[in-house]
Amino acid sequence: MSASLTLPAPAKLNRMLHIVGRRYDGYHELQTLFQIIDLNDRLTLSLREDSEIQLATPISGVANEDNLIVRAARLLQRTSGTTKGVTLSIEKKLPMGGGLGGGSSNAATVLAGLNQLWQLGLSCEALATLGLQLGADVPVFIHGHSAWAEGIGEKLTTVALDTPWFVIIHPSVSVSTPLIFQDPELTRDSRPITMARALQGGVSEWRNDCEAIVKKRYPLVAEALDWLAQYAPSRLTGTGACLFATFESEKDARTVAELAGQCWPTWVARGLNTSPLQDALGC
Ligand SMILES: C[C@@](CO)(OP(=O)(O)O)[C@H](O)COP(=O)(O)OP(=O)(O)OC[C@H]1O[C@@H](n2ccc(N)nc2=O)[C@H](O)[C@@H]1O
Ligand SMILES: Nc1ncnc2c1ncn2[C@@H]1O[C@H](COP(=O)(O)OP(=O)(O)O)[C@@H](O)[C@H]1O
Repeated sequence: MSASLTLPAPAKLNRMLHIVGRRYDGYHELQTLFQIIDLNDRLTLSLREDSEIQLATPISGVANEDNLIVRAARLLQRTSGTTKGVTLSIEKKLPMGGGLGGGSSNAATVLAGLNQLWQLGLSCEALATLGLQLGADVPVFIHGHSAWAEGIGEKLTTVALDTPWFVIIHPSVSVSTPLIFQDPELTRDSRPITMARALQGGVSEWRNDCEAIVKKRYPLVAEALDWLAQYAPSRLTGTGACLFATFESEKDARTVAELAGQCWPTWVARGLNTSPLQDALGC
């Protein structure tokens, strides 16, 4: 086996997101459709002779000890009892704290990649359960498919979604996930729906229960969303700040992206139903 692995860590969008309750520990019960998209960070994991865990490419603004890449590796080393080590490096493209799940995806790629590199033989369920300790979005990236998610995002059912083109923009503000979930005005009593009902809804009916609060607290998000919605159905992903508009054709997406790019960091991405991490490693 090769002593080094280079693997993608893709982003996700929440095509719809309902908040249906709040748990005793303060976490919120969600119903959401996660879609993996073809926008990736890339991680390289190289086996070491010693048992150190080293991050060769620190991320500006995130202390190495807090970095989900390092935390995932440490968690797996501790729970598996392995004496093997790793040097990790990342080519970071995904904006941080944007609702694209980049940090969680990095953690999932490290868990799945090290499971192989360290020859641990853990099941995907075991990796997803471990990952949940690092973030509510980690299990879907281990799962590796577009999914209907319930609970806090860990009860996953694979679904096949349409695979449109998205224009994704990042209004230049940072939205705090805990702050949005603490807001007294947040809708947290949406009526639970079935997965079949959610899938029937489609772009015209899908909504994100966090959107109203995020727009109210962050006027720059409201302004960017109003602008984007002129061109195509548009909404917030997760707790933001990223927004996405849905297009059937790549050409239309690129035309709008060119305009958006004059005001905000902008990406064009295609919806996927299987993650490139899943393609690379299987589950
Ligand atoms: C809401 C979602 C939807 O995808 O949005 P984004 O963070 O991607 O925007 C995620 O589930 C977020 O997942 P993640 O970012 O991993 O959240 P965590 O680190 O686990 O939690 C950050 C904080 O958000 C709150 N939180 C998070 C998830 C949840 N279901 N209920 C909550 O109340 C908690 O206060 C928690 O302390
Ligand atoms: N490897 C990492 N990549 C991105 N963010 C990280 C990482 N490690 C820790 N973080 C922290 O996690 C927070 C959430 O990151 P991210 O998952 O990218 O966003 P979101 O949860 O909004 O989709 C960031 O603001 C950052 O402080």
